[in-house]
Amino acid sequence: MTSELITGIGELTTQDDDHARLTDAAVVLEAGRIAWIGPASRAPAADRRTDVAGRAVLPGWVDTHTHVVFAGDRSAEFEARMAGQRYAAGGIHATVRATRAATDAELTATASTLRREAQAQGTTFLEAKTGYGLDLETETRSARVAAEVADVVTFLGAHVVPPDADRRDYLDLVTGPMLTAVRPYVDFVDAFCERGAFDVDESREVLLAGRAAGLGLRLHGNQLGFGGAVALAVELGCASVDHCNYLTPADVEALASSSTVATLLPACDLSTREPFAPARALLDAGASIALATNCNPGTSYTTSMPFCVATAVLQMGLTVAEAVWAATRGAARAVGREHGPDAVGSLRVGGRADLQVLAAPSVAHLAYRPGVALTAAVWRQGIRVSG
Ligand SMILES: N=CN[C@@H](CCC(=O)O)C(=O)O
Ligand SMILES: [Zn+2]
Repeated sequence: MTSELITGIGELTTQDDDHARLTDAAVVLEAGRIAWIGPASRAPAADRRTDVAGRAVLPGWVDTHTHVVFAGDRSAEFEARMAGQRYAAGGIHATVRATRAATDAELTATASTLRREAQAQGTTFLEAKTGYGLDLETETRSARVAAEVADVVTFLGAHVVPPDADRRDYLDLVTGPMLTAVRPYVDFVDAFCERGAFDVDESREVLLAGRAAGLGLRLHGNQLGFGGAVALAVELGCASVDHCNYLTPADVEALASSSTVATLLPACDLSTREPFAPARALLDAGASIALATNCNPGTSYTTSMPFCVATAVLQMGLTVAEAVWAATRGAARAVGREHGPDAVGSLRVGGRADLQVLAAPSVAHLAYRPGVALTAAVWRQGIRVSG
């Protein structure tokens, strides 16, 4: 088995409990895993040697919220929004029409292109949701495509009620035959708990059906207004509640005293002109947060985790270290992959060799030089996949 020594690391962010940041460090990769971490001067020999000349190295980004299985374009809707129109969940139907009309090959091609685009910017772990099919056939096709392209898949049949469907019948479909059909491909169940989509009781029904089928739980909530989604996510012990733009002090408190991660989506907030989620208040209260792109054609058409990290620092009041944590280890927590043999989002001996080199001496440059392409190289499971 070939081993690779990455040496000359100016700043190594491990996100490991033992040694968070090292200077003048080295890492050895072998068989897709980290075999050794320590000072460059004590590094063992390896078959191959890569000197990164004082650059910063950190775990690959963990993007836990994307909707990359879709067809079509909604740039006109975006432009109208930038001219003052408010975002409403109804735009989803345009993507549903295009997605239903697309072939599996077309859906796979788009999702794979976006995955590669993300990877070139340092993303080594990607979640993808269904939710633009909204009928049994297209949700199943979407789940299959997502499972081919992504590391973890979420069933979002409860995105909105399709226009041609009766509400009760659709919920029965989502919690019954549709759930059964997608089950082989998915890991989590989700619902869009928002005005214009599903209410708290309907969302609870969907999540409980998913739980009974053995799925993990996550929830879209409090994106467009105050409501009961966060309380529901905490009540059910969801791994994550995503968006969280409108939180009451009680919501913040509930998250802080739970294991549910608040996944914040700053690129979406900019694209919908919604207020940013109260990241500072969440952290100060003791809640766990993650950052994700929410890559989708309606509200957040970006695959760039560096953009999300920079925005979180520059506009949401996070320190650089907090934002990088939220996009790596915090994100791993949001998909239940913080610990164990399949853990991601941190660099530790025995763990997955998912890491990136920045064209910069420090992670601070991610926000210090916003908008600049700083990803120099990426390794995923020990294989150099970019740079
Ligand atoms: N909020 C719900 N769903 C997606 C966007 C859906 C769309 O407008 O296409 C989101 O996470 O923002
Ligand atoms: Zn979403």
